[in-house]
Amino acid sequence: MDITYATIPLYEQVSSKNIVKNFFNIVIFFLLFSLPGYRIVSHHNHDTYWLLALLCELWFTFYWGLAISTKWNPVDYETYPERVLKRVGELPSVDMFVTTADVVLEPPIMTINTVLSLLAVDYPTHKLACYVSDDGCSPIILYSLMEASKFAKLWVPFCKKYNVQVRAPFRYFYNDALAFDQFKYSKEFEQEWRSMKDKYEQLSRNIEAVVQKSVPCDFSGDFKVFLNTKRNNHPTIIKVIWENKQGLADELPHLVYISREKRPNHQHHYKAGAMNVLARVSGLMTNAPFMLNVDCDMFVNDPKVVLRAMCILLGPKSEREFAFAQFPQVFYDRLKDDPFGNQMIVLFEYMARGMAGLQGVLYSGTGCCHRRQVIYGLSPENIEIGPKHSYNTNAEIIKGKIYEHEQELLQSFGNSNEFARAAASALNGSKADSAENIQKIIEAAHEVAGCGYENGTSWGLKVGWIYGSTTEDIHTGLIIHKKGWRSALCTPDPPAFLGCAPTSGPSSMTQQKRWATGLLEVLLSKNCPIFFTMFYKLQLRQCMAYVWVLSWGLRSIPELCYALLFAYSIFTNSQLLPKSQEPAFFIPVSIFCIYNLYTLSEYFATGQSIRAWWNNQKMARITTMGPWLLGLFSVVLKILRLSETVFEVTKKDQSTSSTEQDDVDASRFTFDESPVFVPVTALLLVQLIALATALLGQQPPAHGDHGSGFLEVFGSLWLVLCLWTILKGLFGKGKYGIPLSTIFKSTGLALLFVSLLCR
Ligand SMILES: O=c1ccn([C@@H]2O[C@H](COP(=O)(O)OP(=O)(O)O[C@H]3O[C@H](CO)[C@@H](O)[C@H](O)[C@H]3O)[C@@H](O)[C@H]2O)c(=O)[nH]1
Ligand SMILES: [Mn+2]
Repeated sequence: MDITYATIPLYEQVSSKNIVKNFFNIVIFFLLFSLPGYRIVSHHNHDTYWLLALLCELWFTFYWGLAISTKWNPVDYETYPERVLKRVGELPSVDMFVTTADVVLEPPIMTINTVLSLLAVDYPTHKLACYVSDDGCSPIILYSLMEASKFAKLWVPFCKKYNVQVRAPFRYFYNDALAFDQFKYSKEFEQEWRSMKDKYEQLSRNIEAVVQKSVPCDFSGDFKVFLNTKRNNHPTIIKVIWENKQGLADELPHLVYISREKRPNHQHHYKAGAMNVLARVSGLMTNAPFMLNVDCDMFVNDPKVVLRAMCILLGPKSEREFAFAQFPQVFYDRLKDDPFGNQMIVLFEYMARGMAGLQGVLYSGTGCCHRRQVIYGLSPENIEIGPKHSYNTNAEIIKGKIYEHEQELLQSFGNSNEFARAAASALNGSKADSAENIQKIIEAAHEVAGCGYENGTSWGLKVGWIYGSTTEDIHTGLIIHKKGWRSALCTPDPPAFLGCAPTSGPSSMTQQKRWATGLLEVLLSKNCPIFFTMFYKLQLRQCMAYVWVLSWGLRSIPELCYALLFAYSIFTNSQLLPKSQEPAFFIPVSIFCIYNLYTLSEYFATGQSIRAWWNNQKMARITTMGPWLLGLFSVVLKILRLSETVFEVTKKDQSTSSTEQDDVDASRFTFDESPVFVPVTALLLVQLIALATALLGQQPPAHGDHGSGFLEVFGSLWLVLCLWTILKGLFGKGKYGIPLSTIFKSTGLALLFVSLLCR
């Protein structure tokens, strides 16, 4: 350890508080609040719809309040990876997890690139191990990994020798021009580069060939185990593809393939279940104190990621404070102007940073480095400061004292003595005593990856990734924050990880529906953040931020109601908003103007265009009242025990667009038979009928001067503009059109609504 470095910080918290922004936040809040205020004081109407409008507006105000509290003081963390090596005597080991679940939706070449980029990170390789969980139980993945590991033996040294920035080969070789520039300087580089490129192309062809055949080989040798397996019915398959037997610093990290046991009558808990198996198998094999996890499409874009995570997680203060370091989700090959509104740039910029300024950013499932002790259930108050730390000579040892007796350990962690021992040593913070020979413990590993292993244990309840929600990430992070841990957001530039955003209408909708479902499952469970603030250590404003996120599904109801109220007021010729003669007229008008300018400024501030803003406004309406509404339904069905919620994997496309026309085509919204399009289409039809009624002068006479007026028509018109994508879909052909069956259902719903009102 270098003395001069002992006092230099490894990270710094940077605040990006914006006073002007906060001022407008408050202005909007008061304006929002004055609208229900107006409704209460103006006595001319006491109809039910007036009350309904009041409730919706109170909700909007409340929800805006949650948002401001969350966004008030955004921070993020600047890390200094070059210092960490000098600061700590010895770096800790890190287990890296990749999950994949379906070779069709998640092309193996993508998974392989993610794995290669992980194997090549700048970190002592004998301290790393990479575990790939395959929930699809596909021999193609195993085959691809085996091929990739051969390629990695050349690729990793190449990357390190030339300090390659992007270590996922498909991205590195994507733009040859960058390399050509360097050829001038080094003939040797040119040769190696060309040979590397050839080898990568060969690797992709081999994998592609196998994907085409769909069966890689004759089920012999390593592949025999796949004989007669089905996705949802097969024994555990674990293969150590590469083992750095001597623990040499210049060898490749260990690479292990895991397909956990699945049986038809056993719940497998989707990704959370897969993560828990990864935690256990790695616990037996390498037992690193830190675990970095990524989705199969999220390759490493900054080779210093692990060092960066260590900047945050090491050091005596951090060890008592930070449970995990989260990198934001950023997407590559982003479609221009975010046509599907799913790039989440503004969301990460303001909400994630805002939470980082409270108790800590959410765990968002990928690009996150966890402390194994915390995943095993350690709370800050169970920390015992021991003598010197094994991996960090500068810090004292953190001892997790939560289990006194071996019996308790077995009960919580399951009936494997080997695993209990490993878990105890992880909790004690003793040096990751990785098994002498990982092949030897394969047997124990099979046991802990079995589908019955978790029965009666704390896995998924108190230990590991938490079950019961299709957004296992937010759920697990919440349980961690509840114990009083903090978390840090790390946003290096260029981004640490890059992944795929859904590239079609339906897959985007499916993802949104799953999120709304999973979030609401948490809100309505016993793990509701409100209880955690009342009885545990979740901070109040952190709780408010969680409620903001977790109620996405709930938002569909007030939004839909309010949208329908505009149509209702036109149909019945009754007043919803103040008239232009009333002083209160300025309230909705200024909310509309200020809110839109405010959100627009967020897009400009993050370097996006006005188009991107408008696309996101449109998609926000469609998402809230389409997939989020269905997400709400699926949670209701789950509560009524009529059906279970499922994790539908998002399709990941590597964009192949080469021309401008391709881009235009890719940006066009596509539809399918999914019910998510029914409510929004019905809503659009209702608004159209309402507008037609107003235009044709078919409204009934108003009561006194309390009829509908300019604002009601304007609101309805604005909604039609927001639902323009759907309107185009009504007339589109093929996948660009809304299927007839959906149109029928929506028309039925719309007519039902209209006829009920016009009785
Ligand atoms: O049964 C399953 C289902 C999914 N996965 C994996 O989970 C990851 C995320 O799935 P994806 O379909 O890409 O979902 P996204 O909506 O893109 O994922 C976001 O939202 C999820 C929670 O809904 C988080 O788990 C993810 O980390 C986060 O990126 C992928 O690697 C999958 O292979 C499994 O391992 N097993
Ligand atoms: Mn994904």
